[in-house]
Amino acid sequence: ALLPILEFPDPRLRTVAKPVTEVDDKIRQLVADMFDTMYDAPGIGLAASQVNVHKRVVVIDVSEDKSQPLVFINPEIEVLDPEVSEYDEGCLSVPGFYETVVRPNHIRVKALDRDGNPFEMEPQGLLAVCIQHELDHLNGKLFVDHISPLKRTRIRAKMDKKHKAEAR
Ligand SMILES: O=C(O)C[C@@H](Cc1ccccc1)C(=O)SCC(=O)c1ccccc1
Ligand SMILES: [Zn+2]
Repeated sequence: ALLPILEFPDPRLRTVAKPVTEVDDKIRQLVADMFDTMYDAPGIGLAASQVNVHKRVVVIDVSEDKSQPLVFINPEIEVLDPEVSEYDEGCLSVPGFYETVVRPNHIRVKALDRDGNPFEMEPQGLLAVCIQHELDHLNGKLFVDHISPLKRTRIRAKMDKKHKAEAR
């Protein structure tokens, strides 16, 4: 099912998500709904926080043809070396804006999969960027928190205007 995506500056996006205690069918239904929502948007990632479910669940698929769906439950990131890289990030909660964000590019991710089994990976490139972007969501952070206050203020003003026009 498609779930509504919260949009900046909605304060609920600032909630810190809670760890999943048991990977059960309810969580698996949430994962399925998150994939439906992500592919429909379209996007390459989605954190449960964005659909107002404050649990540490992330779905990602950076493939061109929806062939690499990944689930990260209770993800943890370790920075393996200080080298960083830049990427023009977008966000389904800040639609229409893309800004350059600097992030470490060599990380290890540990998480549970959709069956509750622990796994780890050292993602490269866009997958490494996306995982860090999604983990920010679980911690109540948005990519606009990584850009200048002036740019954030301008984006907030444009989003507020958009929401006022929609409310009419
Ligand atoms: O808000 C989100 O978490 C989704 C976001 C993930 C992301 C994109 C780029 C860098 C880091 C994280 C998006 O998917 S925005 C949309 C987007 O980037 C995209 C959409 C369609 C095809 C390819 C990319
Ligand atoms: Zn986002």
